[in-house]
Amino acid sequence: MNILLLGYGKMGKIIGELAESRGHHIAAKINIDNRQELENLDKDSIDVAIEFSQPDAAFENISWAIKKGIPVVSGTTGWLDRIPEVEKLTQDNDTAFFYASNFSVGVNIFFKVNKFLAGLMQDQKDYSVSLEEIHHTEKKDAPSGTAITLAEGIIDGIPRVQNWKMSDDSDITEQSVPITSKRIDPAPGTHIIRYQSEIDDIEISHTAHSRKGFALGAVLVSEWIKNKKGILTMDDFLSF
Ligand SMILES: NC(=O)C1=CN([C@@H]2O[C@H](COP(=O)(O)OP(=O)(O)OC[C@H]3O[C@@H](n4cnc5c(N)ncnc54)[C@H](O)[C@@H]3O)[C@@H](O)[C@H]2O)C=CC1
Ligand SMILES: O=C(O)C1=N[C@H](C(=O)O)C[C@H](O)C1
Repeated sequence: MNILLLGYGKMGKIIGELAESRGHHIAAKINIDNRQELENLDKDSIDVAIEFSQPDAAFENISWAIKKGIPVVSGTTGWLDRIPEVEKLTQDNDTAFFYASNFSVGVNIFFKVNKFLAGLMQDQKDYSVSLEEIHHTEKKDAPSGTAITLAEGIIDGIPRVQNWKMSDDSDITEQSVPITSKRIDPAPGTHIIRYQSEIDDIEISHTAHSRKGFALGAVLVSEWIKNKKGILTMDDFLSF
């Protein structure tokens, strides 16, 4: 496949190496300082764009590719208020858009475990629930996209929990899941969910040891998305 990398930072580089090792060709590696290369690209030869840039650049990158009819696999976090616009563009241009806050298989199993545990805890009113995420200090957004997906799983599963807030937010209430974001190098991504009561605590966690799981997931999804149309997620890709 011919792959366009939109964003060539920590993730773009690992994705590029992995894609080449699987026999793919990288058509261009686009960063903030070489966006003019997009003008010279043969768009018809690109099978998929993989977009890992930064919150304030994601929408522009994604909409550029979708308007050219190029399927997009995006992992950038911190820009999702604009996803309805991307979904409309995807339909209007008859192409495909795939978003995941986390591409690793392990985290997607963890998402399911989180929902299952939330279901078990729905009537256990003596437990409070909280979330902690730990990432490297270069991360631009907080909380992480993964933490937001986890919080949404808890909100779906426990009726008394209605929203999420940063743990230091003055608007936090008993109906909120508090999220604590810590920035410690070189943490690639750790997420912890805690249910605490006077009697005992229950804790589940996922710790990424490197970025390889995120990158492999993005490449596998890119291979899978060829010839597909519409808005796609990890639930479409994974069989569990
Ligand atoms: N969904 C997932 O599984 C994962 C998501 N992420 C997310 O992916 C994003 C990228 O992460 P990293 O590679 O670690 O960040 P990074 O900071 O190492 O790289 C971001 C790159 O985007 C480039 N960029 C900035 N503006 C641009 C523009 N207008 N056009 C094209 N490129 C532009 C920068 O030059 C930089 O090289 C972040 O939002 C992060 O949260 C990271 C890991 C896994
Ligand atoms: O910025 C990162 O590094 C990561 N971002 C994603 C997120 O915000 O959840 C996924 C992963 O945790 C690494």
